[in-house]
Amino acid sequence: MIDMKKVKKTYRSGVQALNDINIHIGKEEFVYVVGPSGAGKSTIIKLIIREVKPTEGSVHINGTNLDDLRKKQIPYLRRKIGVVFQDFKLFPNISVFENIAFALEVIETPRDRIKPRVMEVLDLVKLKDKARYKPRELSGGEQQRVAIGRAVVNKPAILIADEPTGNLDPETAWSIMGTLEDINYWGTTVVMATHNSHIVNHLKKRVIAIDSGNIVRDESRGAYSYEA
Ligand SMILES: Nc1ncnc2c1ncn2[C@@H]1O[C@H](COP(=O)(O)OP(=O)(O)OP(=O)(O)O)[C@@H](O)[C@H]1O
Repeated sequence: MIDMKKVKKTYRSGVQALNDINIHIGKEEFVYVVGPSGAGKSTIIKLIIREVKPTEGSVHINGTNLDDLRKKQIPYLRRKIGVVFQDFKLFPNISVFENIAFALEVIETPRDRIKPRVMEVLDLVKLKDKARYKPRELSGGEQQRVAIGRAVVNKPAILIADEPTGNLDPETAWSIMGTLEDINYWGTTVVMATHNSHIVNHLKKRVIAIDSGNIVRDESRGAYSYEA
């Protein structure tokens, strides 16, 4: 599903963000990527969505070497990968329903299929009763659930979440984790970069720990740090 082999990434500034990264993530796994600020977590995510290319080594998604993709093929890759960010990135002036429907409209889903699928997703993210609300009328946790809904509406094989609970209070963060677990349960691979040690230590999953651009741990039911 996701394969990184001998990946090095040096940015143009000369910063070596990743040194020698080897990762295999299988279908339907749920993986936390943890590590201190600047360790290289976001760079790993950017490599998976082909926002950046490795300086050395290869990144394969479902057997496709991302280095071989032409620019115009990148949107097709991105359809297989939903992405959720810490700051939600919703369109402020349109409703919850429209925010989610938008992801289907851009890939030219037939009109009659959009409404039923959006309703299904609103049910999954528990926002059926807020379909007509604008993002500013929602709590942070609800806004994050809209962002997750938008990321999964076209049934991507992979969901990438970069610090999805970063702006949320602990209780709301747990409800977001419930939603991500449901999505994983229905067959989507989830990769989540996080600083939330409480969640990582209590909701046990595979943990890939990065430090200074190297993998320092990869454990199937790991903790946030050795001391935890
Ligand atoms: N576009 C860029 N140009 C130059 N250097 C960059 C760029 N993006 C990241 N870096 C550098 O690469 C290193 C790894 O950054 P990255 O964003 O991957 O870390 P991170 O683990 O996600 O950090 P955080 O937890 O703070 O988000 C850092 O030293 C950072 O300054």
